[in-house]
Amino acid sequence: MGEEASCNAVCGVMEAKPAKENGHAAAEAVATAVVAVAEAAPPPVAAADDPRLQGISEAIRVVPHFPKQGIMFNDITTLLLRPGVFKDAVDLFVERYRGMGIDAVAGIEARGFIFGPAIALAIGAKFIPLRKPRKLPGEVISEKYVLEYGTDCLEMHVGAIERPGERVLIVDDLVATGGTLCAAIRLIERAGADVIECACLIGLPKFKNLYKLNGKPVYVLVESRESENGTAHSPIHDASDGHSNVMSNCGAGVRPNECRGYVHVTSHPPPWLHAVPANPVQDPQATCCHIALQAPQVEAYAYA
Ligand SMILES: O=P(O)(O)OC[C@H]1O[C@H](OP(=O)(O)OP(=O)(O)O)[C@H](O)[C@@H]1O
Ligand SMILES: Nc1ncnc2[nH]cnc12
Repeated sequence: MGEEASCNAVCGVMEAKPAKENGHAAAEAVATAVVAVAEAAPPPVAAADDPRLQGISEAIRVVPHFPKQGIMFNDITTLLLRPGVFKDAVDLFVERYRGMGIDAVAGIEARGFIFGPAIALAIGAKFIPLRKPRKLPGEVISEKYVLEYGTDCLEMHVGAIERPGERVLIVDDLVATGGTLCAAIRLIERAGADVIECACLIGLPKFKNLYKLNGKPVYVLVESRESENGTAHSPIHDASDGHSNVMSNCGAGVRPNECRGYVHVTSHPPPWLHAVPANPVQDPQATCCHIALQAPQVEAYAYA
């Protein structure tokens, strides 16, 4: 396991804040329990040597360039085809959260609905679906967030939290930027409950230093495999035409003629990627979007 695989401190941002430094993405398959904690949060016990983790890591398929160029998609449907491995994943969470006085498991649509209810039933907690917009029929509270490849919004029914101080575990399949989990944390806290921890099967190593989860620990079973054969992504674009190649990968609507600049998050930015003095996330008018190019060492945020 390389240095990148031992992500323990997750500090950084929400809402498309760029990282200071990203380093190279890990290319090896890694099976380890990773606990991502924000600053002062005490690290929960990790089960890094559990033999079930290797099977879980190997059962997750990595699909390059899905749903768009540059994204290495971690597909958990292949794990679901193997009931023993699926059960191992649920069991690992159940073993961790049983006896912790969890009142509710909040699962994030869609893939958090696959693991969350099984965990909730096993630990005797209620299940709260956090859904995408306009799916819940009752009164809702909403939180918008920025994804690795776009923007989205989560909603929760008013009344899902029934008393102040309920102890909530948030469950999803994967944490990448942490935007989704942070929106979920905000929803739960706005309803008056306490988020005890966030639990994900997979954490993307290339994002390990990019986010802060509002002081809440994140428990991750395995780091994502960046490619099937352990090699890096396909070569960098020929970026001789400057911004246009970058913008073609931009999923959040910052058009080239609107673009005021880029903030690179790489240690060795290509010359055409301009670092800018101002921090766009400190500008409330800025529209940020994350750009994942076809190389692990080149990432940036554009802002308009
Ligand atoms: O850490 P983040 O950058 O926020 O990304 C992680 C989120 O992205 C994926 O869901 P997606 O939004 O693709 O929705 P889906 O589960 O409905 O496919 C994944 O299941 C997480 O919920
Ligand atoms: N690389 C990835 N694979 C699967 N789901 C994701 N959600 C955000 N990034 C993802």
